[in-house]
Amino acid sequence: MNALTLPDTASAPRLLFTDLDGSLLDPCRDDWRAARPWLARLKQLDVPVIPVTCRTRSEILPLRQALGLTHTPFIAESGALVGLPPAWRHARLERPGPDGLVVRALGVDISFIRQRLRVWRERLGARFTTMSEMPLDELMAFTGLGESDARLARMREGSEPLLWHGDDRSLAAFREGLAGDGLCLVRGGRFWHVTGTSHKGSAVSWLIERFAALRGQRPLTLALGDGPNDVPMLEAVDHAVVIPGSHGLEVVPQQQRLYRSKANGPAGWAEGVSHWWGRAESVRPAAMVAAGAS
Ligand SMILES: O=C(O)[C@@H](COP(=O)(O)O)O[C@H]1O[C@H](CO)[C@@H](O)[C@H](O)[C@H]1O
Repeated sequence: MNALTLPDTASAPRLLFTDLDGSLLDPCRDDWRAARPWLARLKQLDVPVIPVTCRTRSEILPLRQALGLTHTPFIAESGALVGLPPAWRHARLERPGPDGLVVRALGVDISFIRQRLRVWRERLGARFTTMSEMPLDELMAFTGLGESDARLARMREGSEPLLWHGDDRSLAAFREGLAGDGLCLVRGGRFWHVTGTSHKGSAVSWLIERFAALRGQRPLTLALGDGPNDVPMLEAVDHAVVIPGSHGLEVVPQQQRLYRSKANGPAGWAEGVSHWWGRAESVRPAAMVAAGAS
């Protein structure tokens, strides 16, 4: 739940957390033209724009290059993974891998999720198709992804998207079974996602704590999303924006400082950032010194 009192809005450093599909990105394709002026402004002001998505690490890496967000963290697979650039690391504790990246797993391993899915399919006769079981051409047709992007989407590490074919009652039994394993079932724009107990909200809170620990100052935070799985993220921040989705699902966060944009996709994203941070001259830089604290 968001704090009742805000950090000093005039002097606090700021962090922006954003869902991708249907929020910063157009719901049908990777297009963010309407958000570009704000992205450029936030970059100029050193305000980190942090993607928070169901997409995989493999999907995000090229996208954050294209978005110009290589110096900011990212949250992948519904909160299962957090990617940390140098300034966000504890220098002595977190050594980067060969690709220069530190990726912390906050959730559970994909092999455990897949093993439990096999068990529940057998025990309950649960009727679902996981993304990894979908033939590539079907996945491409269903999502609109090209072949190479569809392959990147299947490189799961800590969450499994699936299509549910059963009724609501069997879905409830399936959810209950997963909960007994310490797993969650959350609704994305197109898929259901099976994850560990880490979700978009807990991963956002983890990053806010990390920022405060390294900087010694609590940031002022804004999050934007369009789906039910964004709710915990929208509740974990100081200001939130719900962007209307094309999925028709309810998105009702317990958040006092909530704005619902009229436009959808990146235009709604820009509208939401303007609503809360429109007086851009008041936005304080949140730049972190490289190499982090030890
Ligand atoms: O469930 C979904 O609709 C999407 C997007 O979810 P979010 O907007 O990040 O909550 O996530 C899945 O499907 C995408 C393709 O449409 C894949 O790129 C993602 O890897 C997958 O998690």
